[in-house]
Amino acid sequence: MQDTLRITEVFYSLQGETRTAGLPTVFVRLTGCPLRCQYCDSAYAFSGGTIRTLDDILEQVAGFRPRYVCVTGGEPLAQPNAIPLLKQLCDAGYEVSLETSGALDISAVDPRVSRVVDLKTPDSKEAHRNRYENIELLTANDQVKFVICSRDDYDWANSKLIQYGLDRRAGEVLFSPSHHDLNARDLADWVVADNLPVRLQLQLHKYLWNDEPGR
Ligand SMILES: C[S@@+](CC[C@H](N)C(=O)[O-])C[C@H]1O[C@@H](n2cnc3c(N)ncnc32)[C@H](O)[C@@H]1O
Ligand SMILES: Nc1nc2[nH]cc(C(=O)O)c2c(=O)[nH]1
Ligand code: SF4
Ligand SMILES: [Mg+2]
Repeated sequence: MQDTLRITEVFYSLQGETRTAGLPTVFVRLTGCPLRCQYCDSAYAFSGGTIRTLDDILEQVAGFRPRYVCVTGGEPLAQPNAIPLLKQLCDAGYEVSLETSGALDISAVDPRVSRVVDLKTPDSKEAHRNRYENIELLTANDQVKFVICSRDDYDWANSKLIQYGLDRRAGEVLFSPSHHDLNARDLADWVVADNLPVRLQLQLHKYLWNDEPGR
């Protein structure tokens, strides 16, 4: 029996988020997530999907001849075979990122992968799932992200930034407005007013293609 993963979609687009925003990237979206963030824009990946072998996924990725590959979901780390997939993508020579909720242990992820770890805010309704042990594992190759829904979420994110010195632990600290919940301009104004060492992140793909799956 070959190693398999349940996959919602594999597509080639411009990376809409994180430090590689704007760069052509292959996305591998794994099916299923143990969380239910209030704002989730990828709920279509909670169920369904297709069981595929790692070899089959790697072959499809190679067909796009990408430099960047992003493994997302759903929650990738909820499937044990996400770990070998990430390693094999690195071995194939791609620059690999992983989007993860921050609720699961990130320690087994290949160190060549840039781990994009969300800290779920109170307004996500999943903040109780945050696995704070992950913070000690972060390196300059990793990114920490807060999806912010309100001024209260912003103040909470700012307090975590200070409490854990996140800007010194991770290569990037990203503050992203929750699409539909918070005006990007308000968040931009708060970041400037408070002189925070964080990068405002807008979801480029939503400006370009609205909320279409597969873009
Ligand atoms: C759909 S999740 C999949 C990966 C993983 N489950 C996670 O939460 O990081 C990918 C990224 O999209 C973000 N996201 C989801 N819905 C969003 C929204 N409405 N506005 C902004 N970012 C959102 C998540 O916080 C996460 O950083
Ligand atoms: N273009 C594009 N960039 C993305 N970056 C992260 C995404 C995600 O859904 O995790 C995503 C996505 O769905 N589309
Ligand atoms: S953890 Fe990620 S995929 Fe799961 S509900 Fe939250 S944003 Fe959506
Ligand atoms: Mg998305």
